[in-house]
Amino acid sequence: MAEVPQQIPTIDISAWVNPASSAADKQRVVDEVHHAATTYGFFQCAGHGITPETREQIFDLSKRFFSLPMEERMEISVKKSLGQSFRGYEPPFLQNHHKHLLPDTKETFVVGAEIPADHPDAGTFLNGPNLWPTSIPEDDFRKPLISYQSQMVALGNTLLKILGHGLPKSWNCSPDVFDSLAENPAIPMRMLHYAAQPVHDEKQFGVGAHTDFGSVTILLQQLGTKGLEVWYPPTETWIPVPPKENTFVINIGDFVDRYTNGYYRSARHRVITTDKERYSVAFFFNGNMKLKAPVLDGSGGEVNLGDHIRQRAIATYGAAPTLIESKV
Ligand SMILES: O=C(O)CCC(=O)C(=O)O
Ligand SMILES: [Fe+2]
Repeated sequence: MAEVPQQIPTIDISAWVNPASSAADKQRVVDEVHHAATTYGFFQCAGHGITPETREQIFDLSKRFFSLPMEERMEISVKKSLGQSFRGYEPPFLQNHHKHLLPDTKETFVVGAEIPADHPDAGTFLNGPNLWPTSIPEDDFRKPLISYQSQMVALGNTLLKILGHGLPKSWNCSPDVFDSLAENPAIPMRMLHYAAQPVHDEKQFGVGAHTDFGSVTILLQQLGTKGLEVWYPPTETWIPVPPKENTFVINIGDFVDRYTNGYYRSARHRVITTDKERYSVAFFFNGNMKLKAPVLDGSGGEVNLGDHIRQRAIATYGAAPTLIESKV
């Protein structure tokens, strides 16, 4: 039996980002990310260039949002978002990953790419205008969140480039193969709040075990909290993924898993409840929803990102009584 890992790797990607780095240093980043993505599907990413002040600011905004009165949050409920755009506030107990579990305790504020209501795609799946709380001035909330979103898009692009360079040479694909996936990407960012659960219920999770639907997820965790765990099949154990100063948790989503025929792993993970409240921000770099492409290892078959994400959303929200059946 393989040894039980105590943690997932931490990888400093600064050598990749820095134009003055040597080819060998860049290759080391590619090799480390390759190892993490093929082994765990997860790693802690340092050297990403996003400042500690920005990270702090995002948590301040999140706390401010989730402290608004419930009526005000419900004024911008996802139910009120245009068509199937899925923007705005989702109250707790809405998403359910397994029939035998209770729905997730998390509450969420979802921000996506800013797509105006008169855009031809507005109202289609994941496309449309964001909903913003009216009581917080735009300069204090919308603007810093959109600035963070653009930093996340840049980091997502960087990660896809590194992953592209790590694909097996025998596949004969360009290291830029993920460029078309990164074009005009769907980028739902979920600000998450988990209320403290002083009484443990084994059927209750912050987020039940699941894999992420899209390409790459960039997760910001609040320091001093715990809850996130990733499944490691060789030892059949859950590895805790605690928050680490100045790092983001990066994980591979289903789409990159399917696109690479399982080479890069989309690993199951979950958030357990604790007696302390917790904030996190998950940025889902889903990718180009119009992408249809042959599987990269040449084994045949085609992937279709839009179809895949739509099906996963129906599967996990469908059990919730309201919202999604009518929307997806
Ligand atoms: O809050 C977290 O740590 C992870 C959340 C998560 O896995 C998700 O929203 O998909
Ligand atoms: Fe997740």
